[in-house]
Amino acid sequence: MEKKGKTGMENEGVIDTWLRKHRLLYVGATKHPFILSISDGTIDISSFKTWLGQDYIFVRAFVPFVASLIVKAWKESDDRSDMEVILGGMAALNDELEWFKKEAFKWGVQLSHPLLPHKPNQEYCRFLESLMSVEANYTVAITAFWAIEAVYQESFALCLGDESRTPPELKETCQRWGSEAFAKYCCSLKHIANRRLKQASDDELKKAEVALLTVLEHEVEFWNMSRSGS
Ligand SMILES: Cc1ncc(CO)c(N)n1
Repeated sequence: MEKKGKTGMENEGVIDTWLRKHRLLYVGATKHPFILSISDGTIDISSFKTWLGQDYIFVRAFVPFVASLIVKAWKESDDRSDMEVILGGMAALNDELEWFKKEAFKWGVQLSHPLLPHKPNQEYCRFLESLMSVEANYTVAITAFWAIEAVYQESFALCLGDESRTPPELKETCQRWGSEAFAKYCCSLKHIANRRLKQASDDELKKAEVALLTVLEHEVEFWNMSRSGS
């Protein structure tokens, strides 16, 4: 048994502290009406198709972001396993891009020309780019990375719960991010982020918290965009 003090929170990581502090925004990103409409079966398929096309664009921008994290982990990390965890994520993205193409074909969504990113997507991709620069801090970037993956994990896991009425044709999508395997991967990322945050300077901590909030805001906007189709 771990020794715990009066509050029982002495072993809590920085991330959980932040999630408690920003609970409303976190819930807004992980239980968004778009996701709730999948899990209660009322989703409008045109919203799903908008999401699919836009997320394909996002994931293409996510690849160089993850590549930049591999470089940062290789250069800066005090733990060799960081790079292996991130590399595993990168390998999954390779499959994911193929999955998007297959899924888009199934739904009749055109992924090539003239598919353009909507404004919230453009802004999210621009934020990713700011974290890709050589000057961007590893701790800040890995915190953002965890948040990006965790929002999808928590959101889609909700659509697989016993109470959910997710349409059968959307189950495979929910399984991609809602699976146990993806949850475990997110847990590994959270571990890395918490370990770095424990040793971070005040300035890094401040920047990482802002990055976490920025991800949550972009995720809410991304779901809004998918729902409204613009
Ligand atoms: C917008 C968005 N956030 C997170 C993920 C998770 O990879 C994704 N595919 N798209």
